Amino acid sequence: MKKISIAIDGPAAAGKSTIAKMVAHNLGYTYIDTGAMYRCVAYYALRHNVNFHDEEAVNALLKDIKIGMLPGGRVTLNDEDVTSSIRANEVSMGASIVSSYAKVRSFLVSQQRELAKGGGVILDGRDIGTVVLPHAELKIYQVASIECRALRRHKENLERGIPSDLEEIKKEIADRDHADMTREVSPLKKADDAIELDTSDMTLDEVVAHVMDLVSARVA
Ligand SMILES: Nc1ncnc2c1ncn2[C@@H]1O[C@H](COP(=O)(O)OP(=O)(O)OP(=O)(O)O)[C@@H](O)[C@H]1O
Ligand SMILES: Nc1ccn([C@@H]2O[C@H](COP(=O)(O)O)[C@@H](O)[C@H]2O)c(=O)n1
Repeated sequence: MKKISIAIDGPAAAGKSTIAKMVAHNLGYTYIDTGAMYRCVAYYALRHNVNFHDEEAVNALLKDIKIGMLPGGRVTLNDEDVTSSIRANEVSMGASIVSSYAKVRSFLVSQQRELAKGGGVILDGRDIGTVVLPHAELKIYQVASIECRALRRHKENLERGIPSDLEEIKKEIADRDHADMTREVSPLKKADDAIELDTSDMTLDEVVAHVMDLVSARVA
């Protein structure tokens, strides 16, 4: 069967990575979490006491950063497994800041294109359909209401035993969305040819089934 490239973009906590992983598993495709790559840059800056807001200093770190996207979703930074550490809240906010720097973006976008070459891939992020893979055969812009996204993340935190405050989560998500949508370089927006999918009232299985139908229509 023909192997296509799938781009999933959308705001924070819209369910992009959960759906991308499930669909990739069903199809036997490679899943690439591009947000994890921006998180790696932020995490490296944090570890080296570099202020996220100091663009020159963050850019200067890039030559020392080697990111590994391993099968199964594990992420390495200079050969150290950072899969869990990059999920910390301060890293999320840092990623949102360093992702506005043009040099950081071009450093990561070229790696993402390299990983995606050959097809049979699903990438999720903020600029996949608009910048990274403008010729992807299927583009999805996945959204859900802010209340729904905050509640899902809150539930996820509680299930993982992470202290969680619903109002704080809502604010963090809204702040990140605002920064991602208003930055000058590659802002988050729906690609003209993307299909918007509002998952507010859909279960995970319903979303996966819908995306699988969209894939089937393209590989037939
Ligand atoms: N349709 C859905 N129904 C119920 N829960 C969902 C649905 N979609 C996603 N979730 C849950 O919402 C939470 C956030 O999803 P996920 O981490 O995949 O979002 P994301 O868009 O990748 O977030 P981010 O951009 O912040 O990394 C997860 O706990 C996931 O299981
Ligand atoms: N293609 C992308 C992916 C992510 N970002 C930025 O990274 C932050 C963290 O991403 P998550 O998907 O892991 O939440 C996100 O808030 C964006 O600022 C990006 O710019 N482009």
